[in-house]
Amino acid sequence: MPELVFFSGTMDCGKSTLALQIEHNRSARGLAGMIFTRNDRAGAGKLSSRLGLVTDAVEVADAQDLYVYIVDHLSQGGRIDYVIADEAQFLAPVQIDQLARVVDDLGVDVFAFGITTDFRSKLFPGSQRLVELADRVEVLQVEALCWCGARATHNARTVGGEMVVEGAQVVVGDVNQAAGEVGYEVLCRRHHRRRMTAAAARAAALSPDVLPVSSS
Ligand SMILES: Nc1ncnc2c1ncn2[C@@H]1O[C@H](COP(=O)(O)OP(=O)(O)O)[C@@H](O)[C@H]1O
Ligand SMILES: Cc1cn([C@H]2C[C@H](O)[C@@H](COP(=O)(O)O)O2)c(=O)[nH]c1=O
Repeated sequence: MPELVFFSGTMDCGKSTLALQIEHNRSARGLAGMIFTRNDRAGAGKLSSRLGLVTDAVEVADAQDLYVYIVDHLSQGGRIDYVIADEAQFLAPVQIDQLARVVDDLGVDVFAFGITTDFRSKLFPGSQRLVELADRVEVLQVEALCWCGARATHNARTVGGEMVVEGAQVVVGDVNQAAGEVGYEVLCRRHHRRRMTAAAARAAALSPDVLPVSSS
């Protein structure tokens, strides 16, 4: 039975790596995939992982109909055995509906990969639609960790290591950015709620306010 599967997690938990592995294993057995992406850090039309692997992909445009794109490809004699959609949080909800239609009407598996929530811990519209429509939502097994060692469940946006909570929902970026730049850091819920990034925790540990009080 073909499925729409949503592989979700925080940033930096291995989603794109898994997408590339699924692509590799299937294409190695002669299956043909259609790979979609949007706003990958490596540039337009790329699906990249931090492990250094990268493959070409179709860069999805704002109003592009993914169902029509696939039907056009098939009607021109192309073959598609499965679809991969990376950075799926950036797809519009209607495009997720089109992917569900690919599964139901064309009998093709669709594997979507993306972060569920943004830097304010609000659902991305595309991810919300995936949670609503997917046959399965899979949480990746390799845990990304908060600086405290707990499982990271939330994405923080940082400027100079400090967490910010205002701004546009979409700002392409990466974890481990140089000080001063806009970046991201994965945190557990407790530290996301307290806006306690690794840099903030280090600063607090060095502050005289938290040093033990002398008994003399
Ligand atoms: N130098 C490295 N050695 C081993 N694993 C690494 C290295 N750099 C990154 N990784 C792994 O890659 C993961 C990020 O993979 P990636 O597919 O880019 O994540 P995502 O798409 O979820 O943001 C990290 O969680 C880590 O497990
Ligand atoms: C939290 C958050 C992230 N983004 C961007 C930052 C990256 O470009 C991607 C996530 O990519 P990854 O492969 O999962 O690391 O999303 C954003 O635009 N807005 C956010 O709130």
